Amino acid sequence: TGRTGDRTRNWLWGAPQELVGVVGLEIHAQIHSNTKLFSGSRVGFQAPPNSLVSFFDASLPGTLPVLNRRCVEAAVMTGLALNCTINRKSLFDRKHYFYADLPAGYQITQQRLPIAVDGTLTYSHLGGRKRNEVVTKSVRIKQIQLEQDSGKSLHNDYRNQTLIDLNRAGVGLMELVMEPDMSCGEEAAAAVREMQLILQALGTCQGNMAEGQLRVDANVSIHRPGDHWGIRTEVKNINSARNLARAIDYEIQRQMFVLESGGTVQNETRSFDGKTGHTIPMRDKEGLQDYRFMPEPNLPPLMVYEACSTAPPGVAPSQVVVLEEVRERLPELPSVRRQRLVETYGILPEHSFTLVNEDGLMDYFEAVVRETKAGPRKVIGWVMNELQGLLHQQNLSVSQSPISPQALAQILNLQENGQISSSIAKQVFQELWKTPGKTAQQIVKEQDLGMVNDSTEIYRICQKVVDSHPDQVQAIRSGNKKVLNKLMGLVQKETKGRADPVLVRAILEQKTS
Ligand SMILES: Nc1ncnc2c1ncn2[C@@H]1O[C@H](COP(=O)(O)OP(=O)(O)OP(=O)(O)O)[C@@H](O)[C@H]1O
Ligand SMILES: [Mg+2]
Ligand SMILES: [Mg+2]
Repeated sequence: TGRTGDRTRNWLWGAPQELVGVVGLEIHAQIHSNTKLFSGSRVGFQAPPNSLVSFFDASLPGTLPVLNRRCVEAAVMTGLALNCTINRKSLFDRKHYFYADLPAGYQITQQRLPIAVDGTLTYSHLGGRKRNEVVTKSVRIKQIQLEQDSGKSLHNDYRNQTLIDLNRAGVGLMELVMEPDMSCGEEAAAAVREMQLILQALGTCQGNMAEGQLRVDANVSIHRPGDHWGIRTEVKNINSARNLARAIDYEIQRQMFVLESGGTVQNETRSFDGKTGHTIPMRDKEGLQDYRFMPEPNLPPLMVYEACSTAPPGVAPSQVVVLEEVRERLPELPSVRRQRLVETYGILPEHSFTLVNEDGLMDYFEAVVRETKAGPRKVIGWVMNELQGLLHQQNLSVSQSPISPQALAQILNLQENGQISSSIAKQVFQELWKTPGKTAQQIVKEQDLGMVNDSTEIYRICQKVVDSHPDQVQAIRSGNKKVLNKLMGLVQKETKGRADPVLVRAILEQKTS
C-alpha cells in the first residue's frame, strides 16, 4: 500500500493513528480418546501417578510409535468442522527441547506439513452501543497439527524436589494455530468459547479449560493500522476464557505504556497471574530456542483418503481414515443449531446464543416447548428471565434446577387454560423452586391462588373500586383512558391477582363509559 510506519508521514495526513492490539491464539486441545497418540496406554486424569505409562511413553530404547487412528479421525473431523483443507498427506517431525517431563528429549509434532490448513472459525459476541446486538466475526485458522502432550512436573518446595508424572506423556493433542486476526480480549474469549462448543459438539475434545483439556496461548502485539506488525509476546498459563480476556487486555495496555514511554517490546514468553491480573516474564523460556526440527524417522507419512475406493489395494478399511466417512458423522454445529432455533421457534438471535452456550439450556427449553400449549416465545421469556434469574442467583447449572422442564410446562399450562393469572404463575414458580416435591396444581390449591371464576364476585369488587374513586372515574370519562389501568390494579389488589384481566377491563370500561 506504500504506507510506512513513519509517524511524521501519518501526522502529515492528519492525526497519528491510534495504536491497536493484534491477537493470535494457539490452542492445544487434548484429544478425547481412550488411548494415547502413539501407544496403547489408557488416557485418564484421576489415575495414580505413573500408572498409565507404556515403555514407549517412558522413551525406553527400542520402542516405536504406532499411530492411533482415532486421534487422526478427531483431527480430521475438527478440521472439517472448521472449514480446513485436509492434507491427504502429512508428516511428523521431532521438536527438541530439554525438560524433565519430556523423557525422549523431543516432542513428535507436525511442523512441516500438518494434517489440516487454511480454515476459519466464525464467532459472535454481544456488541453495539447497548451491548445487546449480536456481532459476528471470523478468524482464520492457519493450521491444525497433531502432537504429543508432555508429562507433568510436580514441584514440592517443602522437600525441595520435583516429581514427574508421565500419565499425560504422549496423550494426543491438536494444536490449532490461528492467524492474528483479532484485536482484543473480548474477541479472543468469544472465539475460544465458540471453539470449545464446536469441539464439545464433535466430541473430539472435552474442552474444559480449568482441567487443562483446552490450553490457550495468547500472542499479543500492538501497531498502528496500516503499519507492519509489532513484536509479539506470548502469554501462557491462562485457565479460563475470562482470564484470557484479562491477560490480553492487560498485555495490550502494558505494551502501549512501554512504547509511549520510549521503550521497545521484547519478544518473550510471559505468564498470567490471575490474582493480580498482570503478566510477568517467564524465566525458563528466556532467549531464543533452537528446536533442531528433524523428520521423525519412525513414522511413515500420514495418509488420509477421500473414499474407501481411493485407498490403495490391500489396505484394510479399518486401517485408514476416510474423509467421506468422517464428513458423514459430523454432528449439528453450534452455529447451525442457533439458526435452527431462531427459524423453528421465532426467538431472538441473542436468545439462541444463550440457549446454545449454556450447557443443557437448549434441551431444557425444547422439552418445555414440547410439553406446553404456550408458544415458544412465551417459553423463552420464562427460561431467560425466571429460570436463568434464579439459577444465576444461586449459582446453579441447568441440570441442578429444582424445577424440571415438565414442572415449568405445567405452570404454563395452568396459565394457558385460564386457571391462574400471569403474576400468579410467577409466584407459583417461586414456590415450586422452594418446595420442588410439590406440583403446580397442589400449590395453587393449597394457597388458593386459582382465578376467581365467580363473575358476580368480580362485578362486586369492580363496583366497589368505581364507587370509592370518583375522581379517577371522572378523569376516564373526560378522555384520560390511562387511568383505567390504575383502577384495574386496584381490583387485582383486592383479588390478589386472581381475576381474569380481560374480564376486569371489560367491566370497568362499561362502568366508566
Ligand atoms: N505480530 C503478531 N501479533 C500477534 N500475534 C501474532 C503475531 N505474529 C504471529 N502471531 C501469532 O503467533 C502464533 C504463532 O504460532 P506458531 O505455532 O506458528 O509459532 P510459535 O509460537 O513460534 O511456536 P510454538 O508452537 O513453539 O509456540 C500464531 O497464533 C499467530 O497468529
Ligand atoms: Mg505453536
Ligand atoms: Mg507459540
